[in-house]
Order: sequence, then structure tokens, then C-alpha cells
Amino acid sequence: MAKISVLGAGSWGTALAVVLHKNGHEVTIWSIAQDEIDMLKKEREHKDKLPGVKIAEEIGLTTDLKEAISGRDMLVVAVPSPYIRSTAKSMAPYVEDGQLLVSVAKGIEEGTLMTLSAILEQEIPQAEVAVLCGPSHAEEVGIGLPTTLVAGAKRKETAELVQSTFMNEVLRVYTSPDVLGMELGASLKNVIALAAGMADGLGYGDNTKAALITRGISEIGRLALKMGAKYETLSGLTGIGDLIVTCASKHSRNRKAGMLIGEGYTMEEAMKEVKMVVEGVYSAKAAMELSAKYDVSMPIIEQVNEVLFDGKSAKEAVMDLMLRDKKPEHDDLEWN
Ligand SMILES: NC(=O)C1=CN([C@@H]2O[C@H](COP(=O)(O)OP(=O)(O)OC[C@H]3O[C@@H](n4cnc5c(N)ncnc54)[C@H](O)[C@@H]3O)[C@@H](O)[C@H]2O)C=CC1
Ligand SMILES: O=C(CO)COP(=O)(O)O
Repeated sequence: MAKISVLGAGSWGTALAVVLHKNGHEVTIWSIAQDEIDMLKKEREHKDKLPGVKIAEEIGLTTDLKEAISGRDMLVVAVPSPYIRSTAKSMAPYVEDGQLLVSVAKGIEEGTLMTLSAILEQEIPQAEVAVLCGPSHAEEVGIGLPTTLVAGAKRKETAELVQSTFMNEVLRVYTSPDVLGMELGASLKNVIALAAGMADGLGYGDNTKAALITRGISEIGRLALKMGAKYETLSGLTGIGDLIVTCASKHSRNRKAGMLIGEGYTMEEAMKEVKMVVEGVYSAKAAMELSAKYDVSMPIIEQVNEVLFDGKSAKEAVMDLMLRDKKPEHDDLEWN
């Protein structure tokens, strides 16, 4: 049994805390927000973000970061990407040498273009950092529906420790050394999910969705491979797997926000309506900057940026994608 704190009491942090408690670990949830912790202590359920999932009495709840970090074998970092750096800065004084942080959030930092594990390593150099991601909505993990994830770390032993800590009969966890590929897949899929949602909001069909998923992984892959990620990762759970679930699921926050935008909401109105974090909005600009930096064409992500930030209509964006110059499906396939 390990002592574990989950930092961030949103839907994902709560679902993972419930899993870890069921796995027999001693679990504490930390939130920056006193009103959230007070509400969780009273209700023992996050009614807004994860209704129907009970938080057992034995799960600790605190806003005291020092208490949440001290003496813990593992710290699961589940705050949305815009707050990762500020949270890491606050954590740094209390983190012990070699203490294990598991980043479960998905995003790329605007400006620095850093992945979230890289931010944790920069702000908390004494820590050991791993990542855990894959096609996994909190709503399904929270009620124990069969799900798969991947634990990624530089050291095999670290990935295997995360694997055995989270794994149970309904949560199968694989390991991978390709942390960069995992994090790029996990964050960029959110931008494509916005596009998939916009297509849904416009009333388009399954053909359009399949096209966005397939061409979406193609542009994510072009960038990720150029940045040093492995092809296998993009064709795996944290690449195409996570892209499929986010573009298709009724639970997806990014797809829902995109759908509202497709129906005519502004980005701000859509984010407010979804209530939980819409990571694709934060990763979209960073993805565009990466596409310029690595000289990789990312047409879907470019159109999503124009809709989000330049006032272009979703319908016009789809038209522009359809009417791009004629080209082969795969640039590198040769005719015999
Ligand atoms: N919800 C899901 O199904 C999944 C979410 N993720 C990722 O996990 C991360 C968290 O997502 P959710 O739990 O869905 O978000 P959420 O919107 O449900 O929760 C956000 C939580 O972050 C915390 N928070 C808010 N402001 C903060 C601040 N200034 N500093 C520190 N903490 C603050 C609060 O505890 C809040 O409840 C995101 O990166 C998301 O992409 C990954 C897999 C599944
Ligand atoms: O990353 C997630 C599922 O793997 C959650 O994000 P969405 O809710 O936008 O799909």
C-alpha cells in the first residue's frame, strides 16, 4: 500500500483518487480552492464534475499543500495545464529528493511550448516525473468501466511502478519510454476534438468525423515524429486511441465545446457552458507555434485557431479544408 496524494480535485483527479483508494492505497485529494474541499467534505461527491461517484470517507481532503506532499510515495498532478506551472512552483519547496510525480493532465504551455512533464521537471528538479494518459474519460473510470492507460517514464522501473499502482481488473495500464510522443498525442488530440465537435454542431455526419480523426492523427503524427516522438506511440492508445475517444464520446469536454461553437456560440460562451476545462483551447495556439517552428503543415489545427481566435465561422473553416489544393493522401508513397 502506498501513500498517494492527488493534486487537483476536478473530474479526473477525483476519478483517479477513487481508483487508487479502491486499489488499497492511502489517498488524499488536494485542491487550491477551500470552497471545493468544503463541498467535497460535506457531499463526498463532486456533483458538478463527477456526479454519481462517491468519495469514500477514508480519502483525505485538504487545501494544505505541505500536508498533501510530505511523506507521500506518489503525487498525481491533475490540475489543468494553465495551472501546472503555478502549482509546480508552490509544490517545489515541499517535494523531497526523488519523490515521484505523475502528470495526468494534457496540454502544451503557450509561449514556452513545453510539455507538462517538462514544466514539472523544470520547476521541481529534485522530483522524478512520470506521465499517465490514454483514452479515459473520468465519467467512465469513476464507475469502473474497462479502460486502458499508458504509464510513461524515462526509467522503466518508474513506469512499471506507476503501472502496478493504478492497474486493476477494470483499468489496464501499459508502459512506454516515449514520454514526448505520449504527451504530444494527449494534448494535440484536444484541438482536433474541437474540430470534430464543430462538425457535429454543424450537423455533419460520420464521414466528416472519420475524416477529421484520420487526417487529424496524420497532422499530429507529422509534427510529433519531427519532434522526436515514436511512430508506435501515435498508432497506440495515447495517439489514435485518445483521439478516437475524445472525438466520439458524449463525455468529451473538447468535443462539447466545439459542438457549441459549431452551433454558433462564441469560444468564451462555449467554455462557460462546458464548466470543466477545455484544454484544446489552450493547446491550439501552442500547436500552431510548433507547426511553424518545425515547419509542418497542420491544416485542421490552423482552421481551429482561426475559428477560436479570429472570428471565422466553423462552416467556412470546413469549406476551406475541403477546398485545399489537390494532393496525395500520403506524400511519401511512391507509384511503381
Ligand atoms: N476529465 C477527464 O475525463 C480527463 C481529464 N484529463 C486531463 O486532466 C486535467 C484536469 O482535467 P479535469 O479534472 O477534467 O478538469 P476540471 O475542470 O474538472 O477540474 C479542474 C480542477 O483544477 C483545480 N484548479 C482550478 N483552478 C486551479 C488553480 N488556479 N490552481 C490549481 N488548481 C486549480 C480545481 O481542483 C478544479 O476542480 C486536464 O488537463 C485534462 O485534460 C485527462 C484525462 C481524462
Ligand atoms: O483527455 C480526455 C480523455 O482521454 C478528456 O478530454 P475530453 O473530455 O475533452 O475528451
